[in-house]
Amino acid sequence: MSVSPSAEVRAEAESRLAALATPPRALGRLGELGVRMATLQGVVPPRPLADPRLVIFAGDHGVAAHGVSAYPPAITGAMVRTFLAGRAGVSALARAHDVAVRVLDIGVDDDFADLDDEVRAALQAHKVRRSCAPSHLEDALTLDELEQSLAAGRAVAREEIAAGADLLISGDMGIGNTTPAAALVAVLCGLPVETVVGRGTGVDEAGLAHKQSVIETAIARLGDRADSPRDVLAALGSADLAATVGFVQEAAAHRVPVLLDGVISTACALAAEHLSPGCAPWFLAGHLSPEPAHLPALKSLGLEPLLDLGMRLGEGSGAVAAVPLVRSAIALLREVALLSDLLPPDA
Ligand SMILES: Cc1cc2ncn([C@H]3O[C@H](COP(=O)(O)O)[C@@H](O)[C@H]3O)c2cc1C
Ligand SMILES: O=C(O)c1cccnc1
Repeated sequence: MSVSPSAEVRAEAESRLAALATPPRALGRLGELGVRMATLQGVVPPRPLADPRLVIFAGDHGVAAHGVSAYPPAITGAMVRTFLAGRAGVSALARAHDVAVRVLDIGVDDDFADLDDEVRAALQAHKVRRSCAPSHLEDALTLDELEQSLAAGRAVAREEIAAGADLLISGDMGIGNTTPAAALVAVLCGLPVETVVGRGTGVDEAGLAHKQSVIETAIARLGDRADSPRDVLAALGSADLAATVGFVQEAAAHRVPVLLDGVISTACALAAEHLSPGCAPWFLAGHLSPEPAHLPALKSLGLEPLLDLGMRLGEGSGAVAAVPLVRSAIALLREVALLSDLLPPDA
């Protein structure tokens, strides 16, 4: 259960923004973001970000063996090793912006036997299974696996919060994962598949048409279970996506703001809101991905993305790129003088 952010703190933060030594609304959306952070933290002015943390939930997808991605599934495990080496796209951004990175193998089709025992144990501490079933042929997960995945994500959020996280970011790694993301958005927003299916890593025209038909078949298999968010997530999702759902759900329940990334992260946030309504006020949108499912998912959550840079990487990269904006917004609300302090009382 998520508690709503305080309306009183929001009003207080809005008053402070209006009283700053700037013309009205001159800080635009940065001003609004500062108000949002104050509201979510429950304090005016907001505290500087002390410990933003990214968790990358990695997993493979049965559909990836069926022509929905421009890349082979073996890339998932290879990229997990790249995160561990600090050499992925998001690794560079996270170093630049002081964001801690943790990568977890929730459902990668790899046993990582080559890794050092300690590294491997940490990586697989919350592993649910290897890959998942192709959702156009059978449910991706059993309901037991779904519960295990949700619980894994919730446990990870609690671990990160107990360790001091004051902003949580979820990252994704899993070849084929734009397929379940689009499927979830289509069902949860009630949109035709052709309006939400995208090229992901860059499938060609024929690949796109095939991806659409895979998603349509998977949704047709759902039948009358489309009204149950748990069934939707088990049938169309995956262990790594369900863990992400649990992660953002638990962050909201603990009143820790979540900065969302691209289409995968946002599809999971949408599923979290359907599973436990009231999470969405704790979410912020880092950026807008060109994947067509992203915008409707953000709109359905009532979120406006901070950045629109054409990024379509995933990994949490678009959210991490937006962290400096969050820091800027907080600094403005904390450090700018009040107009009333500038002038003598009788001016
Ligand atoms: C080298 C490489 C690094 C990535 N980092 C994130 N993704 C992203 O792209 C994939 C989703 O796109 P699709 O559904 O088309 O497979 C996921 O692995 C996602 O994390 C990557 C993909 C590749 C190839
Ligand atoms: O929107 C995203 O995050 C995204 C888009 C394409 C591929 N991987 C991730």
